[in-house]
Amino acid sequence: MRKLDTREPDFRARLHELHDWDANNDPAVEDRVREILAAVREQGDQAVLAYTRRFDGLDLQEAAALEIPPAQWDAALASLPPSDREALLLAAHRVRSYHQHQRMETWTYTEADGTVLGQRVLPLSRVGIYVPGGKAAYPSSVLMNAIPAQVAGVPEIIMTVPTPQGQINPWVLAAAAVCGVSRMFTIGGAQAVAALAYGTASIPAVDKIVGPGNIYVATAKRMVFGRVGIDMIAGPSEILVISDGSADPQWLAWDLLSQAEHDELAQSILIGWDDAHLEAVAAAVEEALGELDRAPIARKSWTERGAVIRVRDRAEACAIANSIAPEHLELAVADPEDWLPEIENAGAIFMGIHSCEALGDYLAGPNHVLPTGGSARFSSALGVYDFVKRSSLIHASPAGAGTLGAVAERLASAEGLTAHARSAACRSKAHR
Ligand SMILES: NC(=O)c1ccc[n+]([C@@H]2O[C@H](COP(=O)([O-])OP(=O)(O)OC[C@H]3O[C@@H](n4cnc5c(N)ncnc54)[C@H](O)[C@@H]3O)[C@@H](O)[C@H]2O)c1
Ligand SMILES: N[C@H](CO)Cc1c[nH]c[nH+]1
Ligand SMILES: [Zn+2]
Repeated sequence: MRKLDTREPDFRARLHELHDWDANNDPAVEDRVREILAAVREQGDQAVLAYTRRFDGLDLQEAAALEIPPAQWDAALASLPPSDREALLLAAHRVRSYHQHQRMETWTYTEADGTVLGQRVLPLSRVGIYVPGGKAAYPSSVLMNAIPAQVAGVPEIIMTVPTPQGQINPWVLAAAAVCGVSRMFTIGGAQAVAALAYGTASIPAVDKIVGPGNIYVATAKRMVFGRVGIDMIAGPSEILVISDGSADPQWLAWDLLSQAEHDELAQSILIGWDDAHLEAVAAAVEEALGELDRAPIARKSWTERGAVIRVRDRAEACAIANSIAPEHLELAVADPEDWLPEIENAGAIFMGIHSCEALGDYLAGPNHVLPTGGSARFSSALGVYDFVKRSSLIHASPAGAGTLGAVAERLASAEGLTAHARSAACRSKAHR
């Protein structure tokens, strides 16, 4: 873990080094992903089968076996112990309730001359949801991806999830059974993104691909953008904790490790001004590392990408957090509402010492698919609005076309666009 201090002369350079490394722009990864995308585009299912064998150790003989049928999801849901099923259903219910607040409606208004203007909102026809599954299984990501799509009214939700060595997680299947997934394919990585973008004989092409994933998934999504829509860059997880020293160091250690354990490329950062407290948290992290099932992953992440930043005051803490624009920001402070106005860039803000990031990962309600790599400067949490398209509506009345047409004619002439000018002029003349 790196230790930075704003009082040191090389602080700016070291901070830059810490967050300028762009997990979404690694040339070696880009080359590999480009090759995978091209192979799937040209060879379809055969390439998907070959990459699934190579990267997930799953040797399927025919493309039909790539699909996991709904009967299997239902069976998984039925076989969950009742308390587990209740936990899953409670999470689904809370995530659905939250996302219902995000519904977008069609609207219109009528001007004095009878011209009607508006915006029509329709769901996308078919979306692809990527559920990660390489290093851990993510039933929560099934809910977070599918529920907003379902709330938006998307009729076809195509899910992909890698199943390394053919190990299918029953929670993942059960989650799909409760949130409106239409079809599920046992594929992952860049090959899954390619299959959803281009379509193969057995996997349908979609209009938009959403969902989190590792660097291969995030890079593939970025590269197919344009051919299909994507939600955002939701790559390796990140957490930035600002602490005023009021929280138990042990609590904060678990919070920092909760993201480090996702991926060696995940990033956990602690910011504060109380030297003794910062040291206590760092020591608690070292101790807690030994207790993790996924200790090697978390240790690599914390050692190579983690940081403790000692600042002079709250203003410096906020400025640094805003420049990093983390996926998750925890305000582990006594008065989080007072801090909020100073925070500009963060995918999700966890306010106060009781709001640990893990609550947001599973069931607080807001979406856990969030922008990473600094993209919270311009991207937002996955939501219902990612699953709709908006068409502008223009219904000119004769009188409206009369007045607007004359002005449009002048503007078109100024641009030297004759057909535009004539098109507008014939409407305005018709009304005179
Ligand atoms: N930002 C978010 O909203 C969010 C949410 C949940 C999870 N995450 C992140 O999602 C990621 C999940 O990663 P994961 O690895 O567990 O699952 P994953 O499904 O994202 O990736 C697994 C796939 O990566 C591909 N892959 C692995 N190594 C490869 C290689 N060397 N070459 C080519 N392809 C390769 C394989 O195809 C494999 O199927 C983590 O980084 C986690 O932090 C992010
Ligand atoms: N923290 C992840 C987003 O970066 C989401 C998640 C799912 N399960 C556990 N965590
Ligand atoms: Zn998490």
